[in-house]
Amino acid sequence: MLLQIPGVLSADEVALCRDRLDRADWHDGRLTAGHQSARVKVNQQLPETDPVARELSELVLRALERAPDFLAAALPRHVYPPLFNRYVPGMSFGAHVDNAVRQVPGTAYRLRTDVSATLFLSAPEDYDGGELVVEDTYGTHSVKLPAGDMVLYPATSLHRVMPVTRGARVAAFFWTQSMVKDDGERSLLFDLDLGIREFAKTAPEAPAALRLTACYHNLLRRWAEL
Ligand SMILES: O=C(O)CCC(=O)C(=O)O
Ligand SMILES: [Fe+2]
Repeated sequence: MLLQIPGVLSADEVALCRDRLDRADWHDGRLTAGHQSARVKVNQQLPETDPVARELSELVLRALERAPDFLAAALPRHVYPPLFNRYVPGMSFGAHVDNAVRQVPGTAYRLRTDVSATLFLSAPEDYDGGELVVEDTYGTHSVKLPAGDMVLYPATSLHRVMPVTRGARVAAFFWTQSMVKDDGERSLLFDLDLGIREFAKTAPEAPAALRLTACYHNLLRRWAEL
């Protein structure tokens, strides 16, 4: 499932992030790349230990906690502390697949990457190129969103970032280990959840609403790993 979630960060939060990031100490993104992706990765990143990265990572984590569509779609068990990247003219990230397992920095904890996310921090009119292109079983999707909006996509998918030819594309990106590792099962639960929410608006007292809610929880009980 590829899902766009608008307004994860408010305009004020985006402005605060940009204020810090525009003055930050950017490093070569290859430092954190895996073997295959290092060959196609040409961007900049903030080191995980950078105080700006730590502050903004916390800000994004707090925002995710109050983003109902993120919680419903990703069914998060663990969220990797968000990282920050930047592409200026001449930079791009060729087709790659994200590492399946990542160690959370500064801990012994390893997280399985089920859901990948990009949270856009540049307005689309401020740069050319820089589309995130995701391939899934339904074809190729090109994503470029307003600042503050986020896209979720299966970490199993091949994806790339098109070359930036003007301006700067700044974003936060991270991975989530989901309670439900299978993308098909997770999508089904999200669809059912949306349907129940729609139903509850029009007929909250209907016995069918209760029955569908029970189905949701019983499927989640079947599939969730904690
Ligand atoms: O910049 C993006 O939107 C995606 C970055 C990415 O795919 C990665 O770092 O693995
Ligand atoms: Fe990636």
